[in-house]
Amino acid sequence: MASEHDADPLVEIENVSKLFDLSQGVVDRLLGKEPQPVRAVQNVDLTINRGDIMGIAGESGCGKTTLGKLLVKLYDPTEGTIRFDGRDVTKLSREDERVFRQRVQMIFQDPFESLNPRMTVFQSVVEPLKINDIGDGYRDRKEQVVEVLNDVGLSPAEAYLNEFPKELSGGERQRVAIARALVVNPDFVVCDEPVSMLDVSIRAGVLNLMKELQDEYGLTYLFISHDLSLIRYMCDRTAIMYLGDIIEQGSTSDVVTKSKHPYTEALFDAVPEIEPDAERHRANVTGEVPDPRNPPSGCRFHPRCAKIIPPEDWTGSQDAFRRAFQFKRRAAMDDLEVEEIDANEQRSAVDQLLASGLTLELPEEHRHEAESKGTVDVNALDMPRRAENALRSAARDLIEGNEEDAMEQLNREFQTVCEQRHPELRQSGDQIAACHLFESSASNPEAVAPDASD
Ligand SMILES: Nc1ncnc2c1ncn2[C@@H]1O[C@H](COP(=O)(O)OP(=O)(O)OP(=O)(O)O)[C@@H](O)[C@H]1O
Repeated sequence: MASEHDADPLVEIENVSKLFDLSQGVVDRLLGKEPQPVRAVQNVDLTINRGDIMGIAGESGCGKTTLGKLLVKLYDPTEGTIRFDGRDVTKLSREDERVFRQRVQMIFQDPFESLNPRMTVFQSVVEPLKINDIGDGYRDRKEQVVEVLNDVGLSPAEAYLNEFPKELSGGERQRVAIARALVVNPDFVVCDEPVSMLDVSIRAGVLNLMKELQDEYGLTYLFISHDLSLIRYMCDRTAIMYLGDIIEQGSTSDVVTKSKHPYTEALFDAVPEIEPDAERHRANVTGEVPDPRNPPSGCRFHPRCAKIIPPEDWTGSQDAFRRAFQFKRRAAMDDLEVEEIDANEQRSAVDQLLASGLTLELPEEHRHEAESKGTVDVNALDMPRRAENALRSAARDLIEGNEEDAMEQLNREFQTVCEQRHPELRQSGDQIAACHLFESSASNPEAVAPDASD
């Protein structure tokens, strides 16, 4: 692992975005809606140093695979620059591109899909040598194939040469895929969920092998995984992605133990410490990952964040603000249970709507003590009088069908910087994070890459 002092960048990603233009669906066309591109990767900055294992983590759909494919040039960026060993990969000559395709390899999640079922192990592994014109004839190439198969633990290699993928176990197939990537002696390997399709019992063996091969072949890795235990075990540095953004990065130990971003904290809180089978804590986040075609304003994580920032003049608790803000969001999405109001109940309609609308849909371990069965005791919340009055008045409007008045009131009363402004990436020592909470505490407030789109 390269230390801070001998940091030697191999891959430099600067302000890179990748948008996928989706053709309109029939319904959208009929409604005359503009097609919205998917912002799979958004203004990403990342440097990977020679000899490091960089991890990319985040929930499904956050753009990890797209970023990996950009780095091996399976996609071109819509914006921004990717430099490999100092050279812009979109401006390579034909010969430089050939060399790039040899030096940079990718290992995919599913070895069944990445290996041609009609090719033997020998044919699969020798193919990259032929394509790259490496080796001096059949005998020399066969020697190289045998050597790499032995290196990846398929030994004696001769026993595997004539096998087809379907005759191999999942672990053996992934080892063939690794051999196919390594036979051309690359410098940089992108590993996209390389063990997630494998039986749990053999994952550690494959990961340890990959670590050994890193030394032996002098590799730099990018490890993409949603599995944070794997990230913690394998990676020197880690970047966390959310809806196409890198929201935090730094040394893995800092990112795990001194998370600056509430999303990172929630992700790692949900990982069991030692026992992989121990009961998992679930994260203190509300809702699902939003549609990347229509990402939230400000900080993209704010609609789910446990630490959403109240306005400066807020006199109640942060928890109360979080609830009032969620009430506002639910009102905007027409998601409050106005229809469920029971006219026969003793409590007024407004009380009923507040009691259900101020609950947070959270895993049990994060629930407020005054919360049960989808309702909360509003009196037990530290809600300022003025805010409660605004909520009551908005609830009345909603019950009477005056959505516009309700939203005007809620929008005026429950404002947060998290919704209004995209946080800039700030650096503190070696750690970088994009969170308004971190903005005020960062010792080096030099903006790294403000998002120009918001
Ligand atoms: N070729 C494509 N065309 C259109 N949209 C795409 C394409 N590839 C990815 N996307 C979209 O881009 C976003 C990011 O996808 P990506 O596969 O990079 O995420 P991921 O974090 O790797 O997820 P997973 O772990 O599920 O593979 C998703 O919304 C996805 O639907």
